[in-house]
Amino acid sequence: MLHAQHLHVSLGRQTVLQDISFEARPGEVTALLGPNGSGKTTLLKTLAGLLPARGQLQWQGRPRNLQHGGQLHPSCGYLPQDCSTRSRLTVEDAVLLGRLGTLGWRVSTEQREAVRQQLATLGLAALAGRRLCELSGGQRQMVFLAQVLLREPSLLLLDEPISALDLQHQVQVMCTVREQTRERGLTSVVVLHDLNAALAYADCVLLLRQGRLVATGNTVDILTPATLAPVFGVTIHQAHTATGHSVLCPHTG
Ligand SMILES: Nc1ncnc2c1ncn2[C@@H]1O[C@H](COP(=O)(O)OP(=O)(O)OP(=O)(O)O)[C@@H](O)[C@H]1O
Repeated sequence: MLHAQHLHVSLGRQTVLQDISFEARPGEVTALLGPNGSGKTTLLKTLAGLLPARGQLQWQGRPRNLQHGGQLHPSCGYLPQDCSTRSRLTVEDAVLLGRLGTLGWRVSTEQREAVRQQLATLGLAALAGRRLCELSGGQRQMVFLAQVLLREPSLLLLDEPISALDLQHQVQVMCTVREQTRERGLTSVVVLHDLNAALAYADCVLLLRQGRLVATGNTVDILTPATLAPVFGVTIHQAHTATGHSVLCPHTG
C-alpha cells in the first residue's frame, strides 16, 4: 500500500503540487490523469524518490524520507516519459540490465530466457538484436518498460507508457501492466492522457488540476462527463457500446 498525505512539491520558485493525499493499493492499476502541466510527472517522480517534497509518504507501512530526492527508491520501477538515448546496447542487453543486481560474470540461460519472454509479452521479440539508438521513440520506451518489469519492482510508476504507441502496442502494454499488477501484487501508478484507456485498464483514478488533486476513487465513479468537463475544459459525452463498455468522447463542435 502506498499512502501519501499532504504532499507539497516546489520546483524553483513554483509550487507545483499542493496538499496531495491518496492511497494506491497492491494488485491495482491507478491512473494518474490531468491536463498538461497539472503536475502528473512531478507527482510520479516524487513517489519514485527523485524529487524532494514536504508531507508524508508511507510505503508498505513504513515512512519514506522525502527531504532530499535524487535517488530512485529500490522497490520502484520507474519509466520516464522521455526515454531518448544514444546507447548502442542491443535491446536484449538493455532489458537484461533490469536484472543488474543479480548478474554475475556470465549471463545464465534462464536470465536470457526471462528477457526473451518479457520482450515477447510486449510484442517486441523481433527487436531483440537491434541497437537502442536505432529504434523509434515508441519502440525505445517499450524496451525500457520491459527492463523495468524484468526488475520485478513492487511499486510500478509509468509516465505516459502508451502516448507514443500504435493501437496494437497500446493494448499489449496496458494488458501486460494490468496482468503483471494483478499476478505479482504490484502497486501501479500510470500517467495516461487517454481517458478511454484509463476506463478500460485502471481500477482507480487520481485526477489532478493545477497541482491539486480534484478527485480520487474508483475509475467508473470518477471518469464521468460531470467530473471531467471542468478539469479538461471541454464538453465530454459518455456512450455505451453494444458490449456494455463505456466510452468517453469530447464534443467536437
Ligand atoms: N524543473 C522545473 N522547474 C520549475 N517548474 C517546473 C519544472 N518542471 C516542471 N515544472 C512545472 O511544473 C508544472 C507541472 O509539470 P509536470 O511535468 O509535472 O506536468 P504534467 O502534468 O506531467 O504535464 P504533461 O501532461 O504536459 O506531461 C508545470 O507548470 C511545469 O512548468
